[in-house]
Amino acid sequence: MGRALVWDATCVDSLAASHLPSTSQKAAAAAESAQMLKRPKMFLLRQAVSNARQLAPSVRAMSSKGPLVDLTVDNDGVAIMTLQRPPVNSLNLDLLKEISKSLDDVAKNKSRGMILTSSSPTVFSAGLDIMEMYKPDMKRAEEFWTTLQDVWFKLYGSSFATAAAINGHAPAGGCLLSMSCEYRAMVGGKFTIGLNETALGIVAPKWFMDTMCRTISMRQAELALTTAKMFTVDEALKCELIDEIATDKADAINKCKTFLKKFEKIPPLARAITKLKMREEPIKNLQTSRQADVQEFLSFLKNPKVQQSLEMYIQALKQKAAK
Ligand SMILES: CCCC/C=C\CC(=O)SCCNC(=O)CCNC(=O)[C@H](O)C(C)(C)COP(=O)(O)OP(=O)(O)OC[C@H]1O[C@@H](n2cnc3c(N)ncnc32)[C@H](O)[C@@H]1OP(=O)(O)O
Repeated sequence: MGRALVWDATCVDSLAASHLPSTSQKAAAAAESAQMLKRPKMFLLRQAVSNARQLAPSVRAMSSKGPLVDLTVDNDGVAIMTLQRPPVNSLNLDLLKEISKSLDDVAKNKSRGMILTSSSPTVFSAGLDIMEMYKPDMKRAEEFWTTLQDVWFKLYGSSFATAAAINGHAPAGGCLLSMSCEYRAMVGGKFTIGLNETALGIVAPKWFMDTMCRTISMRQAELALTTAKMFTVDEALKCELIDEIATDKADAINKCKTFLKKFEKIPPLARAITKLKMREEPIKNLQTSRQADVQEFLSFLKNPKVQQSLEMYIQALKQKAAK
């Protein structure tokens, strides 16, 4: 007897009234949306397979371990994803690709949850690598932005539970990564966190703004975005940009683990579907405007005023670093 080759297939009617607005804008939008809805089910199936295998608990490296991202699973089955691109974990195309792949690995490896952190003692992530935006090769810039979108879809819309152990500064893209997780514990001290794009003469895309508006109040977000506010750790706690202050990185990771433990008694499918329904709107918005968002980014980069602002910002950073 042969074995079934197709065991769970979904056919979407891309001309259905509910799909027409998205499919008329973007090819395969209906399929993408169906895939999104199917993730929780797959997540549960993977977990069942994982339990059946009864993997011996041990600290182990996953296959995707690479130089820019370290991915391990601890004894509790929690994946720890560590960004390690010195000096400041700025998100260039290579790092984004590795994060994207590592997120796929976490999903495949049925971990209980994932904690995002950094190998630097002072910087969680300096945000997007400005050199990817300054006088860029447009083809690479397009791939860069598409990969950033992918990372956000995978992190913000993950079926697995996520938390960020923010062990240093988290400006702009660094803040976005942490806000895309479900919980944030930040190490106290002189670190800052926030979306400071306007200070660079650039505008945070709508999905960055949406992510912030779903983390802190709309009022606080508008003030923070327009003034390029970088929150101190105490200020971030007060407006709930972070959930807890930690004494050091180990404490931040422990606090994230305590958060993830809350889900031990919650049926995983119910948790995952609830999360995805809560996050559905901004995800759908970017899915339907994905191409336009790429084009907007590219036209920003072509704007001489933006390039001038970036040049001045790079010079200021270099002067500060040289001191
Ligand atoms: C339409 C476009 C939308 C774009 C959306 C998002 C935009 C972004 O994410 S833009 C990135 C915004 N990020 C920042 O503004 C952070 C800038 N960096 C800092 O403030 C500090 O570096 C930081 C507080 C993170 C760490 O401070 P230090 O530990 O003191 O390090 P240095 O400042 O000395 O930096 C060391 C080294 O790294 C270079 N650097 C820093 N940040 C970036 C970056 N984002 N991209 C590229 N390179 C960066 C810095 O210039 C130094 O380089 P060298 O002089 O060559 O050593």
